[in-house]
Amino acid sequence: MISQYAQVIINQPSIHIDQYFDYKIPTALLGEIQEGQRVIVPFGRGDRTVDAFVVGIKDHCDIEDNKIKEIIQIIEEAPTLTANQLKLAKWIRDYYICLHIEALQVMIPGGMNIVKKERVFLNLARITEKCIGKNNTLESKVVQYIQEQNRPMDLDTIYRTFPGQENKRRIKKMVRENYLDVQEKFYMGIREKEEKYIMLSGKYKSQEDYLKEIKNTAHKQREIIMHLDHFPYKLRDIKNKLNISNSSIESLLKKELISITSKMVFRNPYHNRNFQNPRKTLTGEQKNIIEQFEYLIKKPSQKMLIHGVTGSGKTEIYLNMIEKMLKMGKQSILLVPEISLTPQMVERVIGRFGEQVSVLHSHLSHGEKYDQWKRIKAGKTNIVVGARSAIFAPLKSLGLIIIDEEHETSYKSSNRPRYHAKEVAEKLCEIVDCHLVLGSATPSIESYHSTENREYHLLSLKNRIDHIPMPDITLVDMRNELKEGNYSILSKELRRAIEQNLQEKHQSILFLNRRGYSTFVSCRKCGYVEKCPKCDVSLTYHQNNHRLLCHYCGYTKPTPKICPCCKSRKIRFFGTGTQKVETIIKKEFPQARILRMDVDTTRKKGSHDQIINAFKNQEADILIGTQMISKGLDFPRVTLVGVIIADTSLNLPDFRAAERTFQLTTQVAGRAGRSVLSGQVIVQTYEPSHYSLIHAQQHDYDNFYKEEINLRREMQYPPFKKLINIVFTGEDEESLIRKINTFYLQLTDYLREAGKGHLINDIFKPVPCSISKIKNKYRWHLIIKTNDLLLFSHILKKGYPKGVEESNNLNIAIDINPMSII
Ligand SMILES: Nc1ncnc2c1ncn2[C@@H]1O[C@H](COP(=O)(O)OP(=O)(O)OP(=O)(O)O)[C@@H](O)[C@H]1O
Ligand SMILES: [Zn+2]
Ligand SMILES: [Zn+2]
Repeated sequence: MISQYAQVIINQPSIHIDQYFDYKIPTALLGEIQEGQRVIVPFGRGDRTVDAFVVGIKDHCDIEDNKIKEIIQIIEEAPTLTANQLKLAKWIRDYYICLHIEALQVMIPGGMNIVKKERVFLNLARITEKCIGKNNTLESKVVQYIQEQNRPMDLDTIYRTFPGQENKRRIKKMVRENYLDVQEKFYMGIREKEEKYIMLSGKYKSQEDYLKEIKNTAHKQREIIMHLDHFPYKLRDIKNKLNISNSSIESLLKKELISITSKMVFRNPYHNRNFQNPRKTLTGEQKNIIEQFEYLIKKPSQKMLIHGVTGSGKTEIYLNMIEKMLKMGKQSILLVPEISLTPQMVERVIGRFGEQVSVLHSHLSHGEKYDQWKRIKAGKTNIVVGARSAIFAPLKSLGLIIIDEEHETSYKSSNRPRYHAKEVAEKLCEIVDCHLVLGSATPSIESYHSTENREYHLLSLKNRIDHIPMPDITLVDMRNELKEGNYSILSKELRRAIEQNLQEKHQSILFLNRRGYSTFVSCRKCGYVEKCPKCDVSLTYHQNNHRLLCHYCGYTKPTPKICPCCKSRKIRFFGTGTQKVETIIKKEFPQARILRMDVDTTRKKGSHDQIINAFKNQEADILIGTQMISKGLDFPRVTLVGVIIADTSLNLPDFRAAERTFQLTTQVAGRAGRSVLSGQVIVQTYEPSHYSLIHAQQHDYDNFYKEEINLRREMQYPPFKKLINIVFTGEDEESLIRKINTFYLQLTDYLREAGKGHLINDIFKPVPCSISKIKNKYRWHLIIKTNDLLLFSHILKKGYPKGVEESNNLNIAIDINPMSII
């Protein structure tokens, strides 16, 4: 028997309709409706219609047959989402606590949304002069207007033509009383791009025979025929060239002298680019990893972590793995951080695999993204390279997911659903039985920990290609500079190195981490930073009451005026921007050609690539930038990397501060000396004895990890316990505080009543976020640190606590496994 009912999720992001709705499949559509398809259904009051995703098909349903509504129409024949994607969406919904529709929408490119248009027609049978009234009423004007237009009109256009609330009310009344008929039309926000082609129809062999059918006076038609043959030409070109009208074309079509065909055009952002990347002979270490890979993938769903120092040739390994997959008839996804999607990575992949590659990232237009997606869906692509959301690429026989620079925070989405591409990839591997490879020179503590408990296989590359030595890293103690009377942001050492590099015509990179900027307080003489005694994170300075606050647990104390450690008065906030660094460098080295790369200089589309290319072509001597320049770049002539101040990341009020500092320092240092020209790195800091800097200086990930994992264990931070960060944002701080406190109390009450009182200690009391106000909106949060993530997400998922709901003036963001808590 053919199933008669469909379960759908309505495409409207509202908590009130976040559930399955059953619809009857009309006889005409029996056997046609499939899971993953998008359909139009009647929904809510009146004759309103909306689009929805079919997520299930079933044989019976509890609603009585005379009460159940029917599906109206199918939007696309082929299901938009696959069965596996539907499974994945359910998991995302439950794990990250979001609406089901949000979990479905995240899997398709933006712009594929369904748009509803309401077409208006005159109901001539009903419109008589009498009922429309005198000539000058609004009603008669509307009728006249529609008659004059002589084409289908959108309801919105009519509202716009007759603006004002009162007019709108009266037009609506005309619809209600059937003077106007409204037909709804649904279509996708993105259109396919078509190109029309024109050629002789094939009716005759020679042009003369065609011309015999055209009158001598029809000059234009004759001209067209004379320009055509039996090969297709772009209609657009012919039209422009001969300056012809549609009517000539139509006459020729009527006489069957020409034929017009259209072809879908693939909007390809990389067309006309000729990349080359010949295969390299693998080094011993690379070969070794490929052999292990080949052995491991004989077993189902394997997970691997490649820990390879900077410049060790990880990309070449990825390309080899992808090639192995192709030989097995399997497809691959290669995820890279958004920012490394500069030509370098794309060039290497397309250069090796050409047409088989699709690229997905946020700089593509909606149309380009959609075309890529369609190509993937149609099975024309075997490799997808992309940023975070490319994990949802609809490949049919996915065999391998690779995540490059897996430690990068950009793999975590900051909008709902707040998913992490690595966690989604792990789940996907389970669902479709494919393999997962993570790669990094500085693996996240969590990922490395999973190699210790054997969840992941560890594959290592200990040397750079050609055994090029790792660059020398010098830590410069800025406290000494101060003692010697140097108040500049450049130490003597860094200044000297830049100068020398300029003379030798080598390139330099100056790096400045701007995150967490100016929120911590430190002593410039001794480097002392105030930390929370209970949480071991830096205290944050709050301007409104001049106090220091731990935004994990709420511990607070007044801001000291003199350093508690060395009694100096030089205790102050921190802060230098890239622009300021640029000004200073320009002044000190007027002869240097400087490029700056930060959010300000990369706003325009393509500017990122432009700066990178200019630097690559040696059009500049010094590149100044933020984390954007810290990774992935491979410039042979860069021999000096300077870190202006390492402490900004060291003192982030976040338990991952040390990890971030180690990663950033290692990654930026990794940009230096990648060729035979050897490299030097100078890191300026007030805390040169910090373990993250010492280990980075010694290129010693293993010992950094050992020290860090012990701290995590001691403080019970991830991976030992999981975190949930719940952020309340709103303009009215008082009501915000009231609501988050209610939330907290209800949560603890619930646990007590459920007999889980011992878990109450897992919830920290609400406190202001370390960035306590953004764009006039106050931010408070509540952190849960627990072994029982599932229980908590279950409680939160149930919409508990009750009565604390999002509204216009209150936003509640629940972040499972947050990447940063500021
Ligand atoms: N087998 C090989 N033979 C010769 N050159 C190679 C080989 N493998 C890689 N290379 C080259 O070595 C350089 C460094 O490789 P790659 O950029 O892949 O390093 P990486 O490990 O990804 O470094 P990072 O983590 O710093 O991005 C590149 O220029 C690459 O073309
Ligand atoms: Zn001090
Ligand atoms: Zn604390």
